[in-house]
Amino acid sequence: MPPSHIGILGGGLSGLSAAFHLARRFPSPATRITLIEAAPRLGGWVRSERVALQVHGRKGSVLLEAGPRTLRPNSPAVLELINLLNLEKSLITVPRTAPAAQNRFLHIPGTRGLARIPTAIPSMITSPLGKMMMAAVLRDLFKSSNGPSSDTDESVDAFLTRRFGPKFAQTFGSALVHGIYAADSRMLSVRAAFPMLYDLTRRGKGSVVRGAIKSAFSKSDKTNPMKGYDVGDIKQKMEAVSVFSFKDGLETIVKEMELELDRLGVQMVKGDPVSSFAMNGTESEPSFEVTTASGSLYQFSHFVSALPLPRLHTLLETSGPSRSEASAMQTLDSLTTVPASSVTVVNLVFPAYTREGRPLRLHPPGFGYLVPRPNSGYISEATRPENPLGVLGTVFDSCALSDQDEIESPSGGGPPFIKMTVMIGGPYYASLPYPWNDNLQLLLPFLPRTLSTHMSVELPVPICHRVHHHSACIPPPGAGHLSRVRELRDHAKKLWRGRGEIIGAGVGGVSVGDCIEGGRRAGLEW
Ligand SMILES: C=Cc1c2[nH]c(c1C)Cc1[nH]c(c(CCC(=O)O)c1C)Cc1[nH]c(c(C)c1CCC(=O)O)Cc1[nH]c(c(C)c1C=C)C2
Repeated sequence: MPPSHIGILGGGLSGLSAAFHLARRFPSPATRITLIEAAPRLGGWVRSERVALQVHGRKGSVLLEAGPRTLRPNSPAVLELINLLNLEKSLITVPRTAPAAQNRFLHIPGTRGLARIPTAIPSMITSPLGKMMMAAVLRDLFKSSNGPSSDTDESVDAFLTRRFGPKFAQTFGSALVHGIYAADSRMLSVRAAFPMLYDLTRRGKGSVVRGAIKSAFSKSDKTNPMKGYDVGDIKQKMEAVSVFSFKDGLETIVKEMELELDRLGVQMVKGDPVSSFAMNGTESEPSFEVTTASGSLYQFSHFVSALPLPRLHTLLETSGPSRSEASAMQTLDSLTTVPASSVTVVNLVFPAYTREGRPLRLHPPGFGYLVPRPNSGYISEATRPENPLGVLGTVFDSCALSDQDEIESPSGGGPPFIKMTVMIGGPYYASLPYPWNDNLQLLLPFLPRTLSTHMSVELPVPICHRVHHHSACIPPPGAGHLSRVRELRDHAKKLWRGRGEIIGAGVGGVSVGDCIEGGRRAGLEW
């Protein structure tokens, strides 16, 4: 028998994806689906804004992203969604050969300017970063296995220090973790945050590099990851693509999913947070009663929680947990011990040309740069003169995504605007309440000096800016994450008789692809 009424709690990407796939699998009217979202809009922190601008008397517009901005073509669930929603025509792709794919930089705290991360042998031998990478690779290659027992879950920093040395772990490891989790590499589980790294070590009998060499020559790795996904011909189109987005930004996926859910008869409730949850009915035929802040009451035969884990925890706690719920809550508790990272995202736009038509060059062509953890750490402004604002990195958006922007009668073939996004906070916010938390605009006067130190250039006044603060937006996986997720899923299955599931970034991975994949898998056993 198909489920009679499915409730989806949370309308971020995971909840939307669950609603989309469940509505295709269990069509209306046999199954009703209701999605409940606390915010007045769907999509969580995926938010794209087109801003109209005038530059040197010409009208144009620029597309700015408040959250994630690009996708990688390695997620079959994302490619499938693009195919099913017919979004191919609005794709903007960045080839693997483009500077935005090839050139990545670090700004080493305490220095001036950017250092390119080497990708070719000559720069490995000559540049300081290259020498550090080379030494790290050789160290890992020739060092015998020195791992802890197999059930010990190491931090990313401990793992990289053990295999590649402390300097590499601090410089590259902390920067990588900033760029993905906006978190402290000393707090994250290597197995959960970078499962691939952990797998390579197992293959290489302790060495990542030996594991990578083995993998490259292994036949067993050549299975088709797209098998079972309805990707149409999108996969071929993505063959030489490094990253992609859409003409109107990543929110295109959200808006199109919303239209499709409406067409499929899914009821979408916005701006009305879930306020209580209770399981009732019989042992063999449970049902789930959900009330919202506005007082609406829903009875679901099945449900999917795509709520942030701390929110789910509070909901279960305030709804008076039974004994078995209490053990699920203990696991939820331990899954939320590493607090989710908060990030302030500042979009800055400059004209790409002077009034006289000369191109402005504010940064080298490339993806952008990351700032590793300073020697002085994240502790306080006074003790971290190397990075007083807590900048984690800056993305050179117009290098990859200038096709999103428009200008009337363009002069020359280059992008009309230089747009970049500065990412601030993460682990820096853990130690200090920032003076601009109440008024984000206060941050702006401090940025030009910081950015000119990073990029070694005086920045003109931006013609447009946006500041967004995302509180607790990325849940980083702490020590023991994977086993706790397994434990939580087992508890949930027993507790809710297989009719309630927990998905979302806190249990299934933080990338857009992970969220969409998690939603796709929801309710597969119903
Ligand atoms: C808005 C800030 C975000 C930071 N991390 C994430 C967001 C949305 C999440 C994230 N970023 C990346 C990944 C890996 C994606 C994958 O492997 O498929 C994830 C899960 C990589 C990444 N980092 C930056 C960009 C532009 C990307 C590509 C994906 C995207 O558009 O988000 C830059 C960057 N992100 C953050 C910082 C501090 C930063 C610095 C330059 C935090």
